[in-house]
Amino acid sequence: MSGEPLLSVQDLVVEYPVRGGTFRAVDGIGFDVPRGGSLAIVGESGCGKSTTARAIVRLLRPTSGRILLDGVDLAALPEKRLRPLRRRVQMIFQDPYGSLDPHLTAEQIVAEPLRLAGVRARAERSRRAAELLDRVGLPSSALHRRPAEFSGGQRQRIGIARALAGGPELLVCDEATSALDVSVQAQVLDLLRGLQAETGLTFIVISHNLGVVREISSRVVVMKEGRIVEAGPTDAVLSAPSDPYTRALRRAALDPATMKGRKPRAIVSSLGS
Ligand SMILES: Nc1ncnc2c1ncn2[C@@H]1O[C@H](COP(=O)(O)OP(=O)(O)OP(=O)(O)O)[C@@H](O)[C@H]1O
Repeated sequence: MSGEPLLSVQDLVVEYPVRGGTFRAVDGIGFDVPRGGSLAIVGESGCGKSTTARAIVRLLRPTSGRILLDGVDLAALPEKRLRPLRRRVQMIFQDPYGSLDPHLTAEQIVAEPLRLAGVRARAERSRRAAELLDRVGLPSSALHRRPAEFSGGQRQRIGIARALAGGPELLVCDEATSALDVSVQAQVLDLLRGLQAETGLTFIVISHNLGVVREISSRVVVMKEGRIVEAGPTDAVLSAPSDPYTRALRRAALDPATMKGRKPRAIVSSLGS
C-alpha cells in the first residue's frame, strides 16, 4: 500500500442548482485512498456523503476540485474520455430493491457490464456471470431468476457481482448494507472483507453506522455540512475522537437505545450537540 494513492480527492466542491441559486453540498473536501486500502466516510444525514460518492464515480460532475484516479483527473474529463475509466470505479447502492432491473435475470444483470467491457461471446459472458454469482455466494439456480425472486441480502449480492464484473479497482459502497437486517448485513460485510483480502480491491465505504465502519475500514473521514471535521485511522478516530461532532456520533452509536432504527442527525440533535 505504498506509493501513489489509487484515488486522491482534492478541494472537491459540489453545488446543486436550487431555486434562486446553488446549494453547496460538498465544500472543499480532500482525502487519499491507498491502493488496496479502504476509507470510510461517515456523518449525519445530509452531510454530503452520497454526493461525494456520486462525484467520485462521476454520476455527477463536480463544480470544482480534482478526483485523481492513478493521476488522471476524473473531475475534468468529458463523458467520452470518461467511458474507458468507468469500468475501473464501480458503486454499490443502498437499495438492493431498486437498483436492479426487475425484467432481467441475475445472469443478464451481471453479464451486461461484461458486454460493455468488451466480452463479445455470449457463452463467455454467461460463464463469467455464473462464476461471479458463485463467488458472491449465490447458487447456480440463481442464474435464471429475476430480482423479485430474491431476498434483500441476495439482491445486494447480485449488485456486488454486477459491480465486480467489469474488474474494478475501486468499489464505492454507499450504505450498501443499511437496508438489510443485521444478520444479513454481517454476511454482506464478510463478503466485502473477503473480496478485499482476496483481490486487493480498494474500497470507499459510506455509512452512518460506526459499527460497519469499524468492521470494514482502516481509515475514516467524518463529514459535517459538506466539510471534513476529522480524519485518521478508524480505531484512533472512533476510540478517541477529537471533534465534538465525532464524539456525539460515537456516544450515540454506543447507546443501543438511541441507535435503534434512527439516523445520526436525529441522534445528534437528541444529544444536544
Ligand atoms: N439533486 C439535489 N438538488 C439539491 N440538493 C440536493 C440534491 N441532492 C442532494 N442535495 C442536498 O445536498 C446535501 C447532501 O446530500 P447527500 O445525499 O450527499 O447527503 P448524505 O450525507 O449522503 O445523506 P444520507 O445519509 O441521508 O444519505 C443535502 O442537504 C441534500 O438535501
